Amino acid sequence: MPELVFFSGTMDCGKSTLALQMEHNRSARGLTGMIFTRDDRAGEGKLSSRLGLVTDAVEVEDGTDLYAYLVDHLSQGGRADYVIADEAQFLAPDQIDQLARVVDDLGLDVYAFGITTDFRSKLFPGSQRLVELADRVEVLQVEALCWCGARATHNARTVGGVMVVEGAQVVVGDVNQSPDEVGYEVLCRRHHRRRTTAATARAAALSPDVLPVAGP
Ligand SMILES: Nc1ncnc2c1ncn2[C@@H]1O[C@H](COP(=O)(O)OP(=O)(O)O)[C@@H](O)[C@H]1O
Ligand SMILES: Cc1cn([C@H]2C[C@H](O)[C@@H](COP(=O)(O)O)O2)c(=O)[nH]c1=O
Repeated sequence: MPELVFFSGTMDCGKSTLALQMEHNRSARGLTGMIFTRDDRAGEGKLSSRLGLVTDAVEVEDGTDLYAYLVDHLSQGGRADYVIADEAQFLAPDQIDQLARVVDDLGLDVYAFGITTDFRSKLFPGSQRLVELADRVEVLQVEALCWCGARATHNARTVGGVMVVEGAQVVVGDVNQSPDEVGYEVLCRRHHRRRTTAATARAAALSPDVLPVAGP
């Protein structure tokens, strides 16, 4: 039976790498995938991994009907044995419904990859719809770690290394950005709630006010 599977996790946990591995292994067995993405850091029409792997993809835009796109592709003699949708958090809920229709009416497996919650720990609309409709939600095994060593479960947005909680939900970016850029950092829930990033933790630890030992 074909399935809609949502592979999820924090930023930087290996989602795009897994998508590329799945395409590679299926291609080795003669299977052709239809790959959708939106706002990949590598640019329009690309699915990329921090490992340096990249492949061409169909760039999804506002209003793209993913079901109709596939029907047109197949009707014109194109091939699609399965579907990959990366950066699925950026898809609209209606587009997730279209992916579910691809599974139910076209009989294709659809593998969606994306983060679940934004920098304020709120669900992206697309991710929420995937949780509502997916046959399976798989949390990736490779664990991104908080600066404290705990498993990272949440995504923080940072400016100058300091966590921010105001701003647009969608800001394309990466982890380990230079201090003068808007960046992201994965944190455990405890430190996300406390808004304590690696930089602010380090600053606090160096402060004479909190050193555990008495001064000179
Ligand atoms: N130089 C490296 N050597 C080994 N693994 C790396 C390296 N750089 C990145 N990675 C792995 O790639 C993962 C991020 O992969 P990626 O697919 O880009 O994540 P996501 O799509 O979830 O943001 C990291 O968690 C890490 O395991
Ligand atoms: C938390 C958060 C992230 N984003 C953006 C930042 C990246 O461009 C992608 C996630 O990519 P990854 O391959 O999982 O690293 O999402 C955003 O726009 N808003 C957010 O709140």
